[in-house]
Amino acid sequence: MPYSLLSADELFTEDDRGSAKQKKVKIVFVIGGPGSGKGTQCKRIAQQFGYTHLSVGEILRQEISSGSETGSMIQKIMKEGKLVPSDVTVRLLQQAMQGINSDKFLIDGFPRNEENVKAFEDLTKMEPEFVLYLDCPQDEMEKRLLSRNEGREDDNVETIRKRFKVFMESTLPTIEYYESKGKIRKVDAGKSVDEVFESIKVIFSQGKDNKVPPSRHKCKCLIL
Ligand SMILES: Nc1ncnc2c1ncn2[C@@H]1O[C@H](COP(=O)(O)OP(=O)(O)O)[C@@H](O)[C@H]1O
Ligand SMILES: Nc1ccn([C@@H]2O[C@H](COP(=O)(O)OP(=O)(O)O)[C@@H](O)[C@H]2O)c(=O)n1
Ligand SMILES: [Mg+2]
Repeated sequence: MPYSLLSADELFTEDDRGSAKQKKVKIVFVIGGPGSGKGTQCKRIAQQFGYTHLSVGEILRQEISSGSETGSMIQKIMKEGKLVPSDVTVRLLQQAMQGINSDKFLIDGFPRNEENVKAFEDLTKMEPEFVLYLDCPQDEMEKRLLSRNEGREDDNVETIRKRFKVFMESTLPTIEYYESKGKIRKVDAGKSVDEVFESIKVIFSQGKDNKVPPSRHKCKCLIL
């Protein structure tokens, strides 16, 4: 069944439309293997640089919790370490964005494959400002996931190995795609949380408009 998705124009608020002023929405995608530290670092980035953090994995888990039919379909796919069809993922992501009045989104765990990229580009007509890639050795990611303790059904050795395979086969090509557009900002994510954040800070401090005055340093993490 085709889902109805709103375009970039439709992300404008009523006020913006009324005053004929366009709301320029800035998007940063955060990708990396499972356990590379996306969620951990996104919380810090959101707090320090004033972004709204949206975790696509969390959005999908919320749909599972809602008890909907779509949710049970998502649950089966996630348990197997596979990827949810992009029309479903992008629709839920866009609904989440529309419900938040923010001009800076940090989208964690997206895109995961070329289909995700295409669905996002086709349906929103938006592109990320840049893509943060957390590059982490696989043995370190596995160690982290096995001690994450969030009760996730997909954090077991068997599913973790499948998720690594999906990352190599499906997500790495999206990194190459953004590399060819000069949009990849890669950091060594195998270090301590503080060290990784130091490298990330350099990247986010490069754009002048990314700097948030101290009085506006409030956490906008709506999905933690
Ligand atoms: N740099 C790091 N060093 C050690 N442990 C980390 C680091 N970054 C995150 N962790 C821990 O590893 C686990 C996975 O991190 P998380 O941010 O959930 O990764 P992702 O969202 O990429 O799967 C969590 O338990 C987190 O506390
Ligand atoms: N863009 C996305 C993001 C997540 N997912 C699904 O959600 C699962 C968990 O994603 P996540 O981002 O929370 O996982 P981590 O990389 O944070 O461990 C993935 O293994 C996929 O099954 C997806 O299908 N498409
Ligand atoms: Mg995560």
